[in-house]
Amino acid sequence: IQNLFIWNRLFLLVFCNSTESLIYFSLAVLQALEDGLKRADADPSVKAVTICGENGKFSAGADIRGFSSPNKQGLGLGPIVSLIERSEKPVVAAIEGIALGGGLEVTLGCHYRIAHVQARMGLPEVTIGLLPGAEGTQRLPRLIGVPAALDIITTGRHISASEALKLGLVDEVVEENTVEAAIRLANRLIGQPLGHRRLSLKPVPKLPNMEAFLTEALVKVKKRAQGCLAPELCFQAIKAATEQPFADGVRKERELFNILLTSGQAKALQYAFFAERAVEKWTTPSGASWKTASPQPIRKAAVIGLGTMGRGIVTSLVKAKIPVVALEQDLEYLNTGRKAVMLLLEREAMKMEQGGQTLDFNNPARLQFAVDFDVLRDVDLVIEAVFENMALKKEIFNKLSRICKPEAFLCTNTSALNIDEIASVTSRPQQVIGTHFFSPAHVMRLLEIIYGRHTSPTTIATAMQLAKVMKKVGVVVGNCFGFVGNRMMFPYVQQAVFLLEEGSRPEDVDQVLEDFGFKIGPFRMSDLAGLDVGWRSRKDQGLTGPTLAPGTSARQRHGYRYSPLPDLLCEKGRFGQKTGKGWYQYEKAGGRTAKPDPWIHSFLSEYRDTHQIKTRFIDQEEILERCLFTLINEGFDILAEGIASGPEHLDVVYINGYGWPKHRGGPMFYASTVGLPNILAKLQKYSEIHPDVPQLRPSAFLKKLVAMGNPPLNDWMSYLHRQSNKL
Ligand SMILES: CCCCCC/C=C/CC(=O)SCCNC(=O)CCNC(=O)[C@H](O)C(C)(C)COP(=O)(O)OP(=O)(O)OC[C@H]1O[C@@H](n2cnc3c(N)ncnc32)[C@H](O)[C@@H]1OP(=O)(O)O
Repeated sequence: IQNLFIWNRLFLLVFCNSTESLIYFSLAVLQALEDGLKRADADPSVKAVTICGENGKFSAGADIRGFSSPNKQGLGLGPIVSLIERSEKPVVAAIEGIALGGGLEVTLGCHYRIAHVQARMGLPEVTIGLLPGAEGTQRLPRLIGVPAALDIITTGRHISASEALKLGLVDEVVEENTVEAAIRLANRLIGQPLGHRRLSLKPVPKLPNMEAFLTEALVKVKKRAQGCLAPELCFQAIKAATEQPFADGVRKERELFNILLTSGQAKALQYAFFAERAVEKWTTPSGASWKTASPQPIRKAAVIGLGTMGRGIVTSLVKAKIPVVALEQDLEYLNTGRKAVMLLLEREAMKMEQGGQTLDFNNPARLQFAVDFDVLRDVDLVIEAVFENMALKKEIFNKLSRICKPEAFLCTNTSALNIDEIASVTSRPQQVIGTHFFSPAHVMRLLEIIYGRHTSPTTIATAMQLAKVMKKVGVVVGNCFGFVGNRMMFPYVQQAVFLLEEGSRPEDVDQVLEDFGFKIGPFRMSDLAGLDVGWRSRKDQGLTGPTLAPGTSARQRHGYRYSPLPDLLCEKGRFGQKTGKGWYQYEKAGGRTAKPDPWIHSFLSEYRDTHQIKTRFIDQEEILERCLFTLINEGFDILAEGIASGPEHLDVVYINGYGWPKHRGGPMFYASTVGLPNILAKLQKYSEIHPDVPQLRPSAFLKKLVAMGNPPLNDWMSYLHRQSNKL
């Protein structure tokens, strides 16, 4: 190392209590980087420079928390990257582990880049509502061309070392010690010209049809962004690189960065980043947490039921490399299920191959299909995913309790049923837990993990660990009807239907909520999921169907307002997409393109006539407020009951399972931005107009927070006198 100046120990932050270290920039690191560069430049004995991280990780970029601190950081890195680039001595980046955000931008200032074969790189700023603000939007297109730079910057995706090599982002990929390889290269470069390696001096590679390409790309970026500002501003910065000299492009980048930095969206997305990590550190009201419980190893799992949910769950387990037995009630169902699972796995294998990975699922030791419960004797964990029917689930759990080894965990995939009741038929209620997957289960990231009265901390820890291995976001919640997600969804959907009774059309309501940022509005969602699902549940609850007491008022249940509209549609066989008709009409049964249906419009007006409801115009504000504020109101009740241990839990559930726009941070974060006094005032107003709708009555916890002066979201839980779990 005689003639080389090596920077390590610069980017270091020890996290967790492990020996690993994750490295992100602080002001001190930036200062050290600048000082080191200047010293290297001034010292004639230094002939070349290698920049590396410590402990096998290059850098995770800027400290995200710093972006919301009053002393905003982030703009200081660009000049340092330029300083690196201007160096007369060759500078080589040795990329190990990760080089993300500002970390990757540092490497773009270097004259050469070497990456370890397992390194991952990316510019994920867009995912936290920003753009690469250290000249990255100007250098990357010059290095790898506009299409690839646009893809990497507007999606924020991580790329592997081999992809980076193909794109020309790195010069070499090594399997051995990256720093040593970088030093060897730096040695070879001493005295060689560097001008052609300075990206700021290079032109952006031309495309024959740049203008047309950019026009088309912008349409795609906007469509994918669904109201999120950062991808479009990333695009604008890259476009500037194609139109302006480097220095002007940098000025434009800075201007756009500042717009994003001060936008509410960046705050929301950064909140969501930390919220997701906060829910990993679960706790229960009785004090159980990772500190008090260790997950048990799952060497073999089983899934019972190969319907839509079961198929996705099997696929997720196979992808997580957990050997799995898939069980069905008879050979006919088993064969149908097997075909469907194999198809899903083939598609997943193809996707993985594109990323250079393989998926082994044709091995019976990895995936086995059976109809006999006896094969479950040696499994460590079972996930039951049969029909949502309490009697059936209890029958299965009773059988499992007798057949499975005593230490096996028993999970039920349910969206609303009582975990305690299911556990009550087993001899091991401490090992029974709810695992609510979301459809399609091999795609959706959310896993609601529901502990019952007797569920042990070890069982919770094991389910959380399983979520992690399956690359899902596990959120631990308490047991109540609908848990967190569906419980908050009920009043939202209920309001949407009430709005139809009063004068809206399904497409009006959906449009308002889609403009807000939801992927699909409540009626499109209901058509997709199938209206019959809710109908069955309402029949089971005695709200409709043959068990309904004769003489029950059509629009009231238990003294409160009820809308029979969804039941009436089901009675007419309108189950949504599957029957080609629901709240919308479709091109055919199973069709996906929703078209407003004149039949529904006249059906609604006849309904209003029958029930003497005067049709009125309902504006967008009322649609939004009634749907969202009742959902949020339920969230406050959930927090007050101790069903979830913080507002982040509710937000993570909604972002990952219900299509809530991430750039609005989740319902509870959104509530904090609207202001709790505003939400309270609106709920009070609507509740006075609709006194027969209890969901509009403001939650006591919301009222309390307003009375306490509308404290910030982080402090909400400290205002709560903990109550025990509702059930
Ligand atoms: C002085 C100013 C310089 C300005 C430079 C110019 C501007 C540059 C823009 C940026 O660089 S923005 C940041 C871009 N980087 C990212 O977005 C990376 C975010 N992190 C990740 O994607 C992941 O954490 C990871 C790096 C891939 C590691 O994943 P892993 O699953 O291994 O660990 P996690 O549980 O996610 O994280 C562990 C721990 O570390 C915290 N953390 C991670 N990255 C950052 C970060 N960039 N800033 C602050 N904190 C970070 C994370 O919150 C976890 O903390 P916990 O307390 O243990 O939960």
